[in-house]
Amino acid sequence: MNALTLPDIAAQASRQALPLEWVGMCGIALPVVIDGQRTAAKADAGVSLDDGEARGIHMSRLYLALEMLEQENLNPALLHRVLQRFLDSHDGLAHSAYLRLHFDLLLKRPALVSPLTGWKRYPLSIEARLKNAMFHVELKIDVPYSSTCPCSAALSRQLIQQQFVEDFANRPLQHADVLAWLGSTQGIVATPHSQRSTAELRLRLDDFLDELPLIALINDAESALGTAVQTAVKRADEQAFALANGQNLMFCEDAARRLNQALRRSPGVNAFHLRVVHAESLHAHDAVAESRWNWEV
Ligand SMILES: Nc1nc2c(ncn2[C@@H]2O[C@H](COP(=O)(O)OP(=O)(O)OP(=O)(O)O)[C@@H](O)[C@H]2O)c(=O)[nH]1
Repeated sequence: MNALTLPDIAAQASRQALPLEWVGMCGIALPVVIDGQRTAAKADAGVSLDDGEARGIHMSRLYLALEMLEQENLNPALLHRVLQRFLDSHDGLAHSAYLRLHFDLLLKRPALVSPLTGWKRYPLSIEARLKNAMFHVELKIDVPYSSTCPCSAALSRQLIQQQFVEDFANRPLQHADVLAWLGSTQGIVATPHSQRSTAELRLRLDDFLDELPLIALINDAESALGTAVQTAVKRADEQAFALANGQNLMFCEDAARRLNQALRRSPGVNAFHLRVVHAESLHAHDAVAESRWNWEV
């Protein structure tokens, strides 16, 4: 049997003539190149099936077009070319092409004080679409950070004051005694709760960017939030982290507002929808805030 005799079901007429919005493959294993580094990604590749009479699309043509992503640094022009190939290979069948790439971006991060460094993982998806000759790219990046509850900090300070009044009642204040008390567990009778938190950023990019500003956007978000989670940590780093958190108390509303302000200024961002999730240690549920800018659904 040769290829000419193989049955081609996709080329048959559909029994039920109906166009479909998205047809393709999800979860394709694929190496992509980010800043010169090969990174394991998963791809979802699809097109619209606008010809309602056609039975199916040609999955292999989408799959083979993805090879273009293996060698070249991932950038908007490359994504555009891949999507154009999806459409060219489905001439008369499809008018819209879609590609989603999911991968973890690993960035090497320095410790706060010591000379150590370590890797930090940022889950990332890039969604590109080509529709009516219009090309759009959207990023979804999860940025982990630490947040300390300002209310809990105030309540703790009040308890520390009460303990001070109790322990030093009817006693002349001696500098050495106060210093020793401050260094004791009595001195910090209560601690505020803090939590590992996540900023889930969905960002629509300018259509004519040369590069995907992945690292710049993560850095912008982390500096707006102030207390990024750490990698390698010695005690000196942990102490600096405790100080940074004490000086950076925030509710989820504060985090969302700060990110909103920072991302509006980030080059290349046209619109965003952000969601911050504070995985509270106070409760078994999360505190969540969302904010949008220029975001039309
Ligand atoms: N359209 C479609 N194809 C599927 C599906 N599941 C598996 N396939 C298979 O995907 C394979 C590749 O399809 P095509 O790209 O049309 O393969 P082909 O006809 O050899 O390639 P061309 O000559 O380029 O059209 C076929 O063997 C299909 O049967 C499905 O749900 N829909």
